[in-house]
Amino acid sequence: MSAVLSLRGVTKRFGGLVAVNAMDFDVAEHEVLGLIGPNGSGKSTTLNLISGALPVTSGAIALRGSPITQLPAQDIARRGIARTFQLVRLLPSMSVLENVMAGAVFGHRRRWGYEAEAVAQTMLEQVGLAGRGHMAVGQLTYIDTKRVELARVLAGEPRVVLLDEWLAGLNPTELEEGVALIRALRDEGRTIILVEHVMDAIRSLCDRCVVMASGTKIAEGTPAEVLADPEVIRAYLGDDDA
Ligand SMILES: Nc1ncnc2c1ncn2[C@@H]1O[C@H](COP(=O)(O)OP(=O)(O)OP(=O)(O)O)[C@@H](O)[C@H]1O
Repeated sequence: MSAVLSLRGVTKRFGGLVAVNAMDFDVAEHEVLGLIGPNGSGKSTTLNLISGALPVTSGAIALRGSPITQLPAQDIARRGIARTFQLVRLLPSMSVLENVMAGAVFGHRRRWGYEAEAVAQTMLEQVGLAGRGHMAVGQLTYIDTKRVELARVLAGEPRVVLLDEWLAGLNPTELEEGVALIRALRDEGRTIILVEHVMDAIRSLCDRCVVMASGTKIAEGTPAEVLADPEVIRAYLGDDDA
């Protein structure tokens, strides 16, 4: 497997708490990797370490073999790792189109002006928001703000997409639309790390899963393999002492 992204011994401490403990995993080109685990197991922190939102305490992260550990977040974005956030982050004073153009301007490919606008329009179409670029982000429904955030990420033409609970908070109809959207990205051959609690989505979207509990990797394999693993089941049931 030629790794696009690799983590080796990646550890994050918050004071006395080891939130991420010696994580090792690789993500291959065109792979959808699910990073799963119970609440508080260190998934978002791991994404924050990969995207440079938080500094790593120890260990190494590489993008196509080049170290990115300790680089500032904007440099990591420039190199091609883009992410969504658990709480959608858009610029409220800017239109839908301008928010997506910001992704093109500050992303991996750095497009400007007309080119940035053209990429942004294409991505708005891809996420199902064609013709809504002029709207204020405050006018959008919740799922549409999520679509805008996804379009912004894609507009940067990233090599790796990090989705932090992108499906959280959607109603059942929206969830179907959201899963279809991520499946379309998967079918395009994008490389994705998906932090997610929705098990049906994990089963249908992920090639492989890494399971975390209390900051540590406890299992790795196909969704079917890891979800049948007794240690994973124990971790989800909160029965760590069993
Ligand atoms: N900035 C921070 N300062 C101190 N502790 C933190 C910080 N961020 C996260 N933690 C702690 O690190 C641990 C891992 O949290 P994290 O948010 O990464 O888990 P998670 O698996 O993403 O959880 P969830 O599924 O609930 O989002 C938790 O104990 C959390 O309280």
